Amino acid sequence: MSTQLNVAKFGGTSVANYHSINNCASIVVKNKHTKLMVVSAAAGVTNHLVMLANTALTSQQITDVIVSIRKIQVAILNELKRPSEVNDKLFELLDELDGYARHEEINYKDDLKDALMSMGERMSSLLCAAVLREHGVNAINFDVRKVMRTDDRFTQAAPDINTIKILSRQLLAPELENHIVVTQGFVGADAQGKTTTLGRGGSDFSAALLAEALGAATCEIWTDVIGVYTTDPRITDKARPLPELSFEEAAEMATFGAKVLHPATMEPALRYDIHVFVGSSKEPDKGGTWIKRNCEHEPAFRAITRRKDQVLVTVKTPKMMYAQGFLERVFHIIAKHDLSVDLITTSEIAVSFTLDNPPNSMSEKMNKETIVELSNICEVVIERDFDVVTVVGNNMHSSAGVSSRVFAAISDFNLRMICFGANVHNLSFVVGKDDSEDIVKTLHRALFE
Ligand SMILES: Nc1ncnc2c1ncn2[C@@H]1O[C@H](COP(=O)(O)OP(=O)(O)O)[C@@H](O)[C@H]1O
Ligand SMILES: N[C@@H](CC(=O)OP(=O)(O)O)C(=O)O
Repeated sequence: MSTQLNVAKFGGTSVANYHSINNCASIVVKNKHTKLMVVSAAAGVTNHLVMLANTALTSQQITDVIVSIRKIQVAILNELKRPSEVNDKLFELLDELDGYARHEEINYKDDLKDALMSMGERMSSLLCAAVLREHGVNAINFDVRKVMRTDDRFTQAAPDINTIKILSRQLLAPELENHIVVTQGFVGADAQGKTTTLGRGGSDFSAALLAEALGAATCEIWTDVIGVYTTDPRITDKARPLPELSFEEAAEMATFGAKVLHPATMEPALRYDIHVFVGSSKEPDKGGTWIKRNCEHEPAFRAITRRKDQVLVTVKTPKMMYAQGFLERVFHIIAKHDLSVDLITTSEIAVSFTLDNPPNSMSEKMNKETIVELSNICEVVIERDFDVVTVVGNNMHSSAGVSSRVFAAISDFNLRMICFGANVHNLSFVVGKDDSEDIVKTLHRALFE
């Protein structure tokens, strides 16, 4: 494959309607190294699909949700210059979606949920390829399930990197010789060919995995903001785009709530040294953020992130004499339920940790099951309504004055838990959800304005 290959990923906001998809097509056409376009579902569609997958709805409610999805897709179809090219296929996909949504076991079986959840990307890739062809490009829609091999942990499947590499080189690379290929982010398939998904926001990860598999030089993440900012620009208009970021900083920001990137995106980029660009598909000429191994500057403070909807779990065993092995048992249960714990404080007989509990995610069920099991071995206290605020930077452990500047800025706020990350890139706080926005603004003023 060309060593200059570029993989361009377009998020849900970028493919929300015909006009936005046209902007994406112009971006693809402009860069002769872009051979692979990875797309998400049109904005809003995956949330509708999650609702169908996770909620017990009446037949009429199911119809209403499906009508909302249809409206989004048909609005794009109707603006195409040659709608008849994809009309039948789109309605076939909408029928397939309808079938999953009305399946009597849809709320109980994760494999069915994933088949349903994949429909957003399958429809948007069909429509995006059609728009690209209007730009005079020989574009095809490629079913990513042929190459994106994962395990069978439905709803949050893990990629099988070696198989993805082999399959991509066999089946996808030859298509890139003569076409611009449009494929689905977020979606994969297990060894039996059953549809899987990589977890919410997983299209960035898909793009990076395919970039790695194909030996691409660059991977562009096109979204609705002109790069990765010092903090979420929705929180403060003082946030500013960062020209560069290291892989580690970007991974840390993503893990701790910068929704602009999926947390796993940096893993393939780091392994294969793929430079990742983040920019706005609405304003491609405004530049963006380059994420790479080494940055020119490594400032102590790079950005502030917020992760919402955190549950704080404290587990205690009063039996000091049995304390040995207690942590092991707690973590065995957490691992069994596939939960990742990011923030943790421990004492000999108690452990507090945070669990993610975002709406429209699959984690709520896992959290409940974990808590029931933990209750069998110890006392469990659950506290809700927390957010995690994280300062991301460099050498935060060793630089003099770093923590004092941070703590001085937010001394008036109640911090429920404070954690220096196990690496040198973060300092995190568990705070009440009503305080988190003010804390981010206050920290931003103190560290960046
Ligand atoms: N540090 C940050 N820099 C830029 N955007 C951020 C940051 N933190 C959160 N965001 C949010 O991420 C959003 C883009 O992510 P997302 O909605 O998932 O995009 P897409 O639909 O392109 O995948 C932005 O609109 C912005 O509000
Ligand atoms: N459509 C999926 C996957 C994804 O990554 O979407 P986006 O690129 O719009 O965040 C989701 O909403 O989770």
